[in-house]
Amino acid sequence: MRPKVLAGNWKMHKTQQEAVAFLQEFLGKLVDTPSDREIVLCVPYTCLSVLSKSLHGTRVKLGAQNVHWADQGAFTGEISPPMLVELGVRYVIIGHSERRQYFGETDATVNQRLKAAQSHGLTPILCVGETKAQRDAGETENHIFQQLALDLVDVDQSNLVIAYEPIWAIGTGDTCEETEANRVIGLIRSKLQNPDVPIQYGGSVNANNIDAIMAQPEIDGVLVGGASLQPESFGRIVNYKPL
Ligand SMILES: O=C[C@H](O)COP(=O)(O)O
Repeated sequence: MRPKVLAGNWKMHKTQQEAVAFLQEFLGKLVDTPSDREIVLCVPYTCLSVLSKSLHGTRVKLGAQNVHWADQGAFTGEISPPMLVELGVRYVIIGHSERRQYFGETDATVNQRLKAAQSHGLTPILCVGETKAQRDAGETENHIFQQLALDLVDVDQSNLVIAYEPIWAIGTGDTCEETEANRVIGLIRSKLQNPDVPIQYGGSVNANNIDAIMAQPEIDGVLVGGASLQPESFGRIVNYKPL
């Protein structure tokens, strides 16, 4: 049985004070959450230290939103794997489409980041997905297969989560039909050496569509942006009800 991984990606939202206030309310919503679910909060670097302390002794795992491949060095603005490990970080998002689109991440640097994260015991959440133009041109499968082929070179598939995030569904309210997300995720799985890699769906997941998404057999969890910012909506997401 593949684990269910429900991760929030706060992107560039929340000060430390706001993060602590979120957590106080959110933890209260986990009292009856089934134990088969892994709950992760991927927060801004500036919130890691305070949340590391606040999450101690809870079931919520701490995640970051990117990591450099070197342990240290002259890389202004970057954060290394040992820096994350020291703060109790367990997961790290790598290759999010916003990093690829706005900050020049390539499949080659994504691959380097994945291997470095794993070599320090971090579990990467690798994001892949197509643009609207690629989907309209019938290029979805080829694009994703190419991302996987380049990103996963020499990557350990026993310590990996993949998130299928169609770019046109991110932050738009235009959620990918759950059966279509299930289809693409099945295709992603067919390209993996390890069929037990948990594969998430991401893109306008919310409290209203989570039950239908999680009812799909290939979908092992979700990567949630906007709806992870409020304790109420993210609480409902982690407490999804299997249909
Ligand atoms: O990492 C999360 C995704 O980019 C989805 O964001 P969203 O839930 O706001 O659409």
